[in-house]
Amino acid sequence: MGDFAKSKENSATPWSVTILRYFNPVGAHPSGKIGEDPNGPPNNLMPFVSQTAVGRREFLTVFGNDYDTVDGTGVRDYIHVMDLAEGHLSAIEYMVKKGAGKYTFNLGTGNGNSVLEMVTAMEKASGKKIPYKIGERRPGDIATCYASTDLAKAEMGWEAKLTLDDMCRDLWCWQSNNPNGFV
Ligand SMILES: O=c1ccn([C@@H]2O[C@H](COP(=O)(O)OP(=O)(O)O[C@H]3O[C@H](CO)[C@@H](O)[C@H](O)[C@H]3O)[C@@H](O)[C@H]2O)c(=O)[nH]1
Repeated sequence: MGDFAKSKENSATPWSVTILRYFNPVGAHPSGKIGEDPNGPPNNLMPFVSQTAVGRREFLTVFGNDYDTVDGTGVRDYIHVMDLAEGHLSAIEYMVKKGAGKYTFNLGTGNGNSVLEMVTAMEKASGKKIPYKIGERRPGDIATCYASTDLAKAEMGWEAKLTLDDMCRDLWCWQSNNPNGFV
């Protein structure tokens, strides 16, 4: 994508290109009809958590609890997919307004939550106990990652509006209505 942006920067026709940096998208369409259904065991945290809540997985393995974070587990910036979708619309409007150029924005909330905070939030939304075991760190993981959202707010007037509770409520609505995914 970066190469594509560069190639367009040098093209004779003026292009508007925006690179959107996704942080950790979570949730589903509020209808409960469109959600995330990974092939095989999910690599990402929240699909694994929701599949554990619905009884499809026995337990979650938490990849390390000895990081320098609030509770030792990894911290990420989880953003509702509906906010992420709004971010795309804002970027299109921004490009129309600004014209040709190359722009880059972070699509995150600016807040971080730990793995155990996410488990607790999903237990609250689902009313289910989510069993977990502490495992080894996952190679390549860092302790903490969250967005700086200042530029997206200042330039595009976009910011995430939905909360962690909203993400977990909509994720659970999708997962409980579709315990085996799109089958
Ligand atoms: O079964 C799991 C899955 C994840 N985690 C932890 O949950 C957090 C979030 O993990 P994940 O949902 O995988 O997001 P990221 O760690 O942000 O990784 C994403 O972002 C990385 C960098 O862009 C990509 O390389 C990965 O493929 C992509 O999943 C991290 O602390 C993980 O260690 C667990 O404890 N157990």
